[in-house]
Amino acid sequence: MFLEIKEVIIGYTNPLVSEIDSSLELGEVCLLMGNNGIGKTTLIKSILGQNKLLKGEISINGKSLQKLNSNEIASQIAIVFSKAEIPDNYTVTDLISLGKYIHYPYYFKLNKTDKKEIAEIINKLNLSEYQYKKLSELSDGNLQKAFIGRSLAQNSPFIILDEPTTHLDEENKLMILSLLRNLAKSENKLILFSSHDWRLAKEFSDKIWWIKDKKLISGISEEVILSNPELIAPKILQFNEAFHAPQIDAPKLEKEMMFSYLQKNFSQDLRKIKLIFKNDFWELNSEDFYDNCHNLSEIKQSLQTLIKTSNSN
Ligand SMILES: Nc1ncnc2c1ncn2[C@@H]1O[C@H](COP(=O)(O)OP(=O)(O)OP(=O)(O)O)[C@@H](O)[C@H]1O
Repeated sequence: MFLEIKEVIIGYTNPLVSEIDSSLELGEVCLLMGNNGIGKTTLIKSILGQNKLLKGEISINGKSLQKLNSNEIASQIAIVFSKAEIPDNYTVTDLISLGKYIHYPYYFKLNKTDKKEIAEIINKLNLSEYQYKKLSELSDGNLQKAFIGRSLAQNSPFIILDEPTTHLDEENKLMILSLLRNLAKSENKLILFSSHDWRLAKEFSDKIWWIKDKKLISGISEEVILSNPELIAPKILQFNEAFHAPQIDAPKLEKEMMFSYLQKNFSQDLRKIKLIFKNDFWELNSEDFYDNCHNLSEIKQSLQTLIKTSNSN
């Protein structure tokens, strides 16, 4: 296994996540997820050797992290932080070239082979038309690609990305996630990335690492999801306390949408009312009221009439 984590506890003065036992292999894509502030970045920093472990051992390519110096770690792991500073006046080529300086002193001039490799990376990322563009002039998607390019120039077998899709629209998210998956599969890289977009991200990851209740749940993506149904169950959020939902007899999705619509539009107790989904209409029932509605607006109107009548009685 390329990355092995054994009985690790991470944190600062106090433990943040305990019982971390997991391993990842080259060629795999792993999604790291968990609520805000739960310890994802801390875990990434611990794998990079920037945060001291409170307990346990992490090894990279068979060597204990504690025995590797920062250059040796950089030759194994490249990191892409989402909140990375954009160097002023840098072009795409400048940024990607920076990846090479992990291996050289800053005054070193890149040789022919390096330059050829950088051109190939730019080509592979479809950034050729932007290679001399300033970073500040790039779209968010292309900027993210350029940062990924820098990590590729580093030539490390393991790439970690902290929320690589955060500022991206759906199309660019898909593009970046497909790119990461292709890199893992065609170049045998190990890719670990954190994301809150787990519904989208799971399609692209082989494994999931999920920090929950101060522990790390890890495994094959589909197995982790199957054994934790809360991950896929639609979450009905009750934010309107005066509202009590009617009985809703409908498939999951229709039920969730109906709940959400009613909660936004009513602040009453509707528990005596029953709504039944009938494919092309909704049946609305209460003690002495019956109606058929074909869409949400009709339901709203019908409920308003019903509430008015019962208030005036
Ligand atoms: N240097 C530090 N010293 C002490 N506590 C810290 C330090 N850095 C972060 N923390 C705390 O550790 C906890 C986890 O932070 P971390 O950044 O790892 O979470 P995260 O899961 O990456 O969050 P997010 O999704 O919001 O980025 C937070 O409560 C944070 O305040």
